[in-house]
Amino acid sequence: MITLENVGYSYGGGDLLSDVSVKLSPGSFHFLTGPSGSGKTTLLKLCYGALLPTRGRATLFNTDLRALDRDQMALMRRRIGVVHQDCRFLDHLPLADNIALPLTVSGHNLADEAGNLTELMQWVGLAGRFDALPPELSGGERQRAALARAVIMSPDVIIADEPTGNVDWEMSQRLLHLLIELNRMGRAVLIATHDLALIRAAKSQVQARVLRISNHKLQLAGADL
Ligand SMILES: Nc1ncnc2c1ncn2[C@@H]1O[C@H](COP(=O)(O)OP(=O)(O)OP(=O)(O)O)[C@@H](O)[C@H]1O
Repeated sequence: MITLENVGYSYGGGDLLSDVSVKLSPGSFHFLTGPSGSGKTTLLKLCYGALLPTRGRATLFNTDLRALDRDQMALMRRRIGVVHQDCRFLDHLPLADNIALPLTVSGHNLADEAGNLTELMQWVGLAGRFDALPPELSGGERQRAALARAVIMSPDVIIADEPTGNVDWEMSQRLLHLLIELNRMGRAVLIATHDLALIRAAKSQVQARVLRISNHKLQLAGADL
């Protein structure tokens, strides 16, 4: 569904990423790890089309990223749910409206989607928080709300940047469980994380490949992880 072939990326200085190849197939589960500043967020952005490769080829759903115009790109992006590192909510909007924002933006009638929204908020354990404003939420609630918003359009691929940052172990296990559930429904999942304990916990539950950025290159991590 998403393929990077021999991709390189530079923000203008030297190469941040070089000769990166990766393929996210339906039902696949990948972790992406590497030191701070090694380019994990950048690689995720290349995967969801927020950045164009400096070299090489990025293909989303069989279409070369460079061949897409803005409208086509917007359609492709609906098939990818992204959980951003900083969650990014609109602070003046109640939580349910924040989670439903991708539906609103794409022209859905919210009244028709009320059942789905309720179900989704129950699934992430936020059923009682419909009217809460984002600044009132705990770190774990924010992370779960960000996940709910990422999946509300039923995307084929879920890309999450440090989805368990700033939460305790129990909450990170809960978030991991939700991501594994989505994967078992056939979604491709790609998670960037520093948390090696999380990766180990996941590997006992799901067949996950662990990719590591090291010296600008992407490598398959050893079985020791
Ligand atoms: N828009 C930008 N313009 C210029 N440099 C950038 C930009 N975004 C990121 N960088 C630089 O690229 C490098 C990699 O950043 P990136 O966020 O991809 O790393 P990361 O591995 O996700 O880091 P972390 O684990 O700390 O979140 C960093 O040195 C960062 O300062």
